[in-house]
Amino acid sequence: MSQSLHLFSPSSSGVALPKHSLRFTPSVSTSNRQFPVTSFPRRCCFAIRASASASSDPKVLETENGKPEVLSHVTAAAVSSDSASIEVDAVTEVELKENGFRSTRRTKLVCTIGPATCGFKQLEALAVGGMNVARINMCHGEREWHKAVIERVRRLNEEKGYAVAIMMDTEGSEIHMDDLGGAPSAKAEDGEIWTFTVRAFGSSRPERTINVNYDGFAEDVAIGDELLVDGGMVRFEVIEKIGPDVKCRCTDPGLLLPRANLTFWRDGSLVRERNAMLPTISAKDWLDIDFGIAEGVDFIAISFVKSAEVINHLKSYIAARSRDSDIAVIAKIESIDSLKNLEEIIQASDGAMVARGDLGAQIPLEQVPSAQQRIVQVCRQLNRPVIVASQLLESMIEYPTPTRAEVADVSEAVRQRADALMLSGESAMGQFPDKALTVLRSVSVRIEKWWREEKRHEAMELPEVGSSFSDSISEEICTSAAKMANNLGVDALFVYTKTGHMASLLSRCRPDCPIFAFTTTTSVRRRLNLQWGLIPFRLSFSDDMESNLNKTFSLLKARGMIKSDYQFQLKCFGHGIIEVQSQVKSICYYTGGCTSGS
Ligand SMILES: Nc1ncnc2c1ncn2[C@@H]1O[C@H](COP(=O)(O)OP(=O)(O)OP(=O)(O)O)[C@@H](O)[C@H]1O
Ligand SMILES: CC(=O)C(=O)O
Ligand SMILES: [K+]
Ligand SMILES: [Mg+2]
Repeated sequence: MSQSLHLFSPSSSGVALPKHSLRFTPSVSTSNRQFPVTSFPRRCCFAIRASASASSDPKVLETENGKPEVLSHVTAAAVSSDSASIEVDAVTEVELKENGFRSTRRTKLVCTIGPATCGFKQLEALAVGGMNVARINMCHGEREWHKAVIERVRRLNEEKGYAVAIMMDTEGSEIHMDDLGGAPSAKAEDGEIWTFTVRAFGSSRPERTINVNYDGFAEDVAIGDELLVDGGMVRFEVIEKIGPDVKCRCTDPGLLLPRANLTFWRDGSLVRERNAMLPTISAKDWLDIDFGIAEGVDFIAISFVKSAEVINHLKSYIAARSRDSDIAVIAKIESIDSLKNLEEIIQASDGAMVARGDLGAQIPLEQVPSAQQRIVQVCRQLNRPVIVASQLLESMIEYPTPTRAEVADVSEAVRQRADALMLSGESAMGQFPDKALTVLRSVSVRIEKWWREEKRHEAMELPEVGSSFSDSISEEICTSAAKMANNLGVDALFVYTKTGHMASLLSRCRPDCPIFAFTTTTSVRRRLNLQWGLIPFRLSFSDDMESNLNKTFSLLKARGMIKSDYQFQLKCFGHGIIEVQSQVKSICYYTGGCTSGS
């Protein structure tokens, strides 16, 4: 006999309960199928599931506010899905077979692709090494080059069974130097006088002259200002202005790299003159965004975001351009304004990046760690994935081992439980991209394990993120699922999710065990690759949760990813029912997708 815990929605009891109260009614049943599903309001139970039929009509769903919502990607998946198969990352599959559930890495890894890693074999090596997302930076290279990289990643996914997502990063309206006429770098020596100018030169550029991309440069700077290249890698002092030419003396010598970022400081603060009015998304960025939409990238990261408005604008642009695309917009937090408007920017975005490179050029360096901590925390609270980026392993651009300080920095980001870590120059143009990735991977796994063993989990307040009662139920179910999974020491959580929302709510709880996220579309599967602890699978599933579960288990067993003696103990069905089978020796916990299309 099994014991059931039935969780009723207030409306089924006929008694008006306060918004947050849920009624638990212990009951005894002999069958798993005893669900009072019909007593739930439609939107609260199995409202919507991906249809397995090959219909080409978009599914129109009824949502909370009664407005129809078209989920055409549901149909797209149904058309392409093979109902008998399950798709999982080739690396994960091997890892699960060899080491079991618990060993899987929870922190996701993003690699910037550049000349050192753009070939098929090099990309494959990164995928084998654990790259979850490939980032292309539109600051560098031609669109044709980026297109070729995207095609190679796609081919890799198709031919070798990976689900590497693609993130396109916009250039943004930053002030930067030119490409040094194709030279890999230029050396500025102490005391040398260099000219920064907007004047165009043909092939005959005078010595020690650098072009700047911002027309108002000479007007904005003042004599005595400090000019920082790449946030202080090289420093100059402005000594003279002659028309468009700004003459500067080098005060901190170093290597100037092509398109290096420029900021100028006065009396210890960043100068924000007319350049503060530059649009976040430049004319070139819009063309790059069109390119990204046409190529079907998974994420678009927006540089130098200042407000939520620009994110909303971009999201409606993407929606209008490609009705069924689900490109996620990542806000890069790398300016003073983005810190000021942090909460609303993150609320408007689908994720955020702590872009420490430029951030460290805009605020004093000693403020960057606390800014990072705050951004990671706000993202977790608002349920948005967050990437910690820049200089994690900077020395590995040149050396095969990291510094101890770099390992400590990576550890701290993992300990903060950021969703993802990112390599920049280390993978784009460094000498040891694979080794750098290995360091990220091994440090992540080690710190995650240590933190679990130490039971050091912070009790972070997770405020409600949804606005409807239905959303609240989803959140409560995921929070309880994670808590039960921890308390019972289960090996995995299973979640069936169409848009990825339920999976994200589970990920947000940062449970001890990995989360197997089953989703119907390959695009959602790729997108889930950015979120902490999720192991995304593509699987076509139906309205019948019990049969989905049986099917999943037999497919996973057949692939050797779970041992045949594993059984599931706890089941959480649909929106309202948690069923606990006390007699079954067990391993897994499962939570079903709940709200419409989530
Ligand atoms: N597509 C590319 N082609 C050539 N070099 C590249 C490319 N992408 C990156 N790089 C090199 O790798 C370095 C680091 O890359 P990354 O994209 O992280 O730059 P970043 O300056 O940190 O980012 P951002 O410009 O967004 O602030 C760049 O400075 C550049 O030298
Ligand atoms: C990644 C990036 O844009 C930065 O760190 O500035
Ligand atoms: K960029
Ligand atoms: Mg930047």
